[in-house]
Amino acid sequence: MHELEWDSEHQAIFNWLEHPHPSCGLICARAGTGKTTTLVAAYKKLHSQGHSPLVLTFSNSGRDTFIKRCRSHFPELPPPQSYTFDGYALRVFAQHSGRSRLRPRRQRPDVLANLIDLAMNEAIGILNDSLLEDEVRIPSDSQSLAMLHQFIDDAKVSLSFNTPPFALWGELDEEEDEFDVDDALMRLGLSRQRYRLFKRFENARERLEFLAPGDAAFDLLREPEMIAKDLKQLGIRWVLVDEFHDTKPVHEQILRHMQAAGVRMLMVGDDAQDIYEWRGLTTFSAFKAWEAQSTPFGLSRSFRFGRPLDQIATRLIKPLGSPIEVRSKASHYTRPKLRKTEHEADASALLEDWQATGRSLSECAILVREADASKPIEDALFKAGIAYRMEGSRPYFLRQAALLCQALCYLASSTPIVHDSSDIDAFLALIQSPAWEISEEQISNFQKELISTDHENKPLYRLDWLPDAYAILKGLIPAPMAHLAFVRIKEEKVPLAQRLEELSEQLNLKPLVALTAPTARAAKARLHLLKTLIAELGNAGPAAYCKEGLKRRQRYQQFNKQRVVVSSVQQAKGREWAHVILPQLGDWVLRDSADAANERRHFYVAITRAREYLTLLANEQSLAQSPWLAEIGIK
Ligand SMILES: Nc1ncnc2c1ncn2[C@@H]1O[C@H](COP(=O)(O)OP(=O)(O)OP(=O)(O)O)[C@@H](O)[C@H]1O
Repeated sequence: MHELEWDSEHQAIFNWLEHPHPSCGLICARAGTGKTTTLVAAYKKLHSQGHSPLVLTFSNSGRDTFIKRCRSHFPELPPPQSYTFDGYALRVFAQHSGRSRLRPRRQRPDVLANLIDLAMNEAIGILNDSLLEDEVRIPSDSQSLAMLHQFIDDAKVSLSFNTPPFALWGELDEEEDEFDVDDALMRLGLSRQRYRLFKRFENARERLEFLAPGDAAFDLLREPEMIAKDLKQLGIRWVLVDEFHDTKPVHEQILRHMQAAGVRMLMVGDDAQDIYEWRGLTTFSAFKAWEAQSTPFGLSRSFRFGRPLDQIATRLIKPLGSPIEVRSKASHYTRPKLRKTEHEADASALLEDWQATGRSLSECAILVREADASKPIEDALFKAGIAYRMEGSRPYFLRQAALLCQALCYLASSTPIVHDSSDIDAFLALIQSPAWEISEEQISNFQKELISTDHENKPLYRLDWLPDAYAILKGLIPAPMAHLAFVRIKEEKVPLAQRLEELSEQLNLKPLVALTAPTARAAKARLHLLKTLIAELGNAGPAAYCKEGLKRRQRYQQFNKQRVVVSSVQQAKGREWAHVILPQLGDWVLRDSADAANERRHFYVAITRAREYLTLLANEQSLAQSPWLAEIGIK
């Protein structure tokens, strides 16, 4: 680990720690300027003064980064008490009420219903306020809420999948596509007002999904006295907050309660890195909420990357309106290189060159805009035999869409193909399709039969029981199975690709895949993945497809430690690599649109992860769609 340098900006912060007036310090600074590192140093200083600060972050990866930095820079320090806001809330409940308040949403949706209703009520309030006088207001009783949840689900499914242009609703621009919208609305029997409601509620729902991992924090706010009790009991006088730009209203309220309990705070963030804004019905800036009552600090130069990347980043975020520039302190250059190539998903040649210079693959990362769009990149790496590691998500062949295709293989082949535990996951993924209408209890019974645990609590997969499970499934749902029988009888006559297409419609797989996606954009990427995999299965046939899948799974497990990271930009926040590669440039849409600011922030986060090299891979088409590259100075 390199030596840390402290200059006058750092000294000002360290001095303030000794005499904190006002009692809240706020550092707003750009990427790589050492925000996390400074917070770690603050932790050390406070520790040496006899304090035991509480460290709060928004994400698990943020918490892990803080702990790792502490360990590497100051190995003599005891590990910090570091939590995400939710983790903290859960700990408080466990500590003070002897009960763990919440389980993850997927397992216990019933427990969270009231919290979701609370958030939905808030969304309804905002929506009602924005309606015109003659538009119908929505009451907030429980029956209306239940209806609204249902309405959103139905509308999302029908609008998203049945009728164009809603198949593209994530990109739909109402003004431009007015004709198409009217046409589609008429065919769906929906009024324009209902469409607008749908769009607004969809936003509300995305916000709820966003709150889902924030449910525990939400719950804590209903018993805020526990916060003061906890801080007092632990003797906490200082709270350090990393990733402050991601602080959402629910977290901010927790901080307010901490402040009211007399705690001092130091918070660090970069307002240009707020890439979760799209999830909010209203934009919320934690910086704005706190700036009036905080001592402001700055860190003006990035240690991470050199020129001209800092200038490019400044040009990129300029339209966002924040006056802080990105400036570099590093003595090396970090010059973005644009590589024109036909196969813009294929980074293998670059990585081979990198290894040929004696450097390790683990110093490189390939960042994608959406985790679900990683298939072409993974395919290219596999083909070239380059070891990689997905970070923050599973490789595509273990994601839900691929598991569903695995189950389709089983259904579409005359002899059952069962290879490994992922076939059980595939079965479990399939039976959750709305088409089967299997109760939670039946699903859990299947699960218990298929996965038990040994004496050390490790999972035991009953592969031998899987054919029986499919047989029971057939008995449970006669109607779709009649279709399956039909599919098998007609096996010779109807091409496999067509049968699979029918089967996936019959089993309602598209809504299943899309409804679990956190955003419209992710839903589209997931549907595209499902479609691609079904086409591959249709071309290869079940036996070859399964064999290929098994090979990939085995290879992935065998890859050694020296691996290039493949990650979504969201998961890469707070991280850095010597060489960052951005393939598939067409996925980064910075043209003027409703989402332009959000897209700029995503691209800013991505390019500022690079220490020494940044390479963009693009083909002719992507370049034609990316006139903004010239605007920011990447050639
Ligand atoms: N005071 C310092 N002296 C030397 N190197 C530093 C110092 N502060 C940070 N660095 C180095 O600069 C890089 C970026 O630091 P850090 O991750 O703390 O920045 P950050 O502002 O939190 O970045 P981001 O906003 O992108 O997450 C790291 O490699 C870190 O070791």
